Amino acid sequence: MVGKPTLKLVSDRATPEPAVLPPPVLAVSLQGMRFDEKPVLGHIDLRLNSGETVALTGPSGVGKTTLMRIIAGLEDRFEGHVRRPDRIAMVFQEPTLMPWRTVADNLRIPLKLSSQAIDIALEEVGLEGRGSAFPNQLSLGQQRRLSLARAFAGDPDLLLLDEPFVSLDAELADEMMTLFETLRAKRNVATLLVTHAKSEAERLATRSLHLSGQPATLKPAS
Ligand SMILES: Nc1ncnc2c1ncn2[C@@H]1O[C@H](COP(=O)(O)OP(=O)(O)OP(=O)(O)O)[C@@H](O)[C@H]1O
Repeated sequence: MVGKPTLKLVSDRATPEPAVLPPPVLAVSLQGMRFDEKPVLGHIDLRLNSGETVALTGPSGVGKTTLMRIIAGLEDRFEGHVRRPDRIAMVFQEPTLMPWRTVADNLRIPLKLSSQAIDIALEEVGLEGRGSAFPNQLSLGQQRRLSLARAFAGDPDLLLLDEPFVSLDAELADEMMTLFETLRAKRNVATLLVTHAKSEAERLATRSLHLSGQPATLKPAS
């Protein structure tokens, strides 16, 4: 009895898998932004992928913080569209801690962390055993470390850093940057970092963008 012929597909070269890129963590498409009729931001397209750190530079007053606030969902006076992840953390120049709450509560209340997770977060930034202290009992450097701990402890997909290392002496700035690098290495977070310091951008960022003009637009930094 003759069996049914079988069809065998033979290929002499490996067929490449189609490249499927994951969607960006953040997609910003702005047509413009005005404050009281004054145009501040112009046409801006910005995409951030998981795991990359993008530095955002530009002269004072150009609109960097305004762009960060739009991205964070804190500003809605703009034309355009922002697709952002649910888990976003922000770190500002000054540590925004609740002074009337303990160190542990500063992590527990906004992030709803367990005691064990709080201990781990504090240990990561060298503040183990300081959970019952109040923020004003910490040094400035420790307060900044707590701010970074809080930002990372929520396991954000997007981290917005607005000049977090400014006005620190060189040694403390270096310590904070090293800490940031250590925390970042354990996660796949996308980071947008506003900075005036070229050395900071060169050290921490995978690429740099420059905001300039009036209304301001984005270009790759030279
Ligand atoms: N709430 C507001 N109402 C009106 N104008 C504002 C408001 N916030 C910012 N501006 C104006 O928008 C412009 C951009 O301000 P923004 O704080 O975004 O600049 P920046 O680039 O972050 O500056 P810097 O580097 O000095 O922090 C400035 O001219 C500022 O005066």
